[in-house]
Amino acid sequence: MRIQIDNACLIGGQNMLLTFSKIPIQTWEHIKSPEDLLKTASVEITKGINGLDKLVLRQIRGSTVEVYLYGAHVTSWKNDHGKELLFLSSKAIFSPPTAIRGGIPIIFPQFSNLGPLRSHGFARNRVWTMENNSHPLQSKPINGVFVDLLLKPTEDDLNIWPNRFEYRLRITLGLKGDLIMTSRIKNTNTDKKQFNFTFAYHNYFRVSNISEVRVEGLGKLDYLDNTQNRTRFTETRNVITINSEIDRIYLSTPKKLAILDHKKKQTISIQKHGLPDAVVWNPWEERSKTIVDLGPDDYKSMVAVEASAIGKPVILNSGQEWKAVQKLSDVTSH
Ligand SMILES: O=P(O)(O)OC[C@H]1O[C@H](O)[C@H](O)[C@@H](O)[C@@H]1O
Repeated sequence: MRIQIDNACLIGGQNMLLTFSKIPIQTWEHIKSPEDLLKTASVEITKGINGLDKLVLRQIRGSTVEVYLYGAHVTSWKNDHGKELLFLSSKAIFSPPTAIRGGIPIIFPQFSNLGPLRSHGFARNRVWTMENNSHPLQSKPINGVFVDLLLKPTEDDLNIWPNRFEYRLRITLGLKGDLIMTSRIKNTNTDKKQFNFTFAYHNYFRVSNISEVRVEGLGKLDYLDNTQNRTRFTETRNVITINSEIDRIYLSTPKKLAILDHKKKQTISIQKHGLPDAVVWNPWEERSKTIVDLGPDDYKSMVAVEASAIGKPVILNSGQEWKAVQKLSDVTSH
């Protein structure tokens, strides 16, 4: 089914719940030919690999985002030219309860093994629901097409992590192809119990070759080295280049980071709010061999730069809500 609403368009089954944004009138300036009229901003609900529910967001200039309800997992982000900006493993397993290798896993309520849960918590292993009429955000995405997803704990989840929460994730594809992810996590414990958690948007970026990559914004900062029992060091370089295994949690990082790919002549920026830390991870050759869903050469074409809150766990009182935003932009001059 295809529903036309103003000049935003929704495509999908009859009883589905979808949120949508209206495209304000000024976007008509981008319509220069009859073909452009067919390019409407849209959200499509469809089936992905292994029949898993998948959403496709499309913008009028051609950018797209694909999201699996399993994990609220963004698996693809393409710019206006159709170029893929995220890495997805050639061996990714699209079969619950295995998390999808690549794209943007949501790491909640526990980063790595920093707590009693399985590594990286359970949000990436749960099927999220789509939400209609979600709580209004303070600022509406301008010209963006978006979906609102929701995760609440099941009784099984409460057995392993005894805290009630409502996790609302808005995924927005901006007019210029920016990918904006807004997380709002509310403590809904009824017994006034506070909880704490660690969090990451585990962004896997696609790169031409890892040896071409520079990560900017982390120079001279302190980091915890995950390969050395999280010993604290201070980065000596201004710009991070990678030529062996790296697995670090950089602490108190700036609000803006950049990933430069010299060969692709591509720059991706990460702007983040409420996310002080940044993980940089590449398993390199040896460690890759221990990861079943990563191809032997995949490490060459990926770098994970993760906007996160790890160094100081987030503490939420009952009734309180935490908000964290990341905006990914392809700022390459095309
Ligand atoms: O294999 P996963 O559980 O998906 O974790 C993949 C990687 O995620 C993060 O980047 C951690 O810092 C790494 O230590 C971990 O190896």
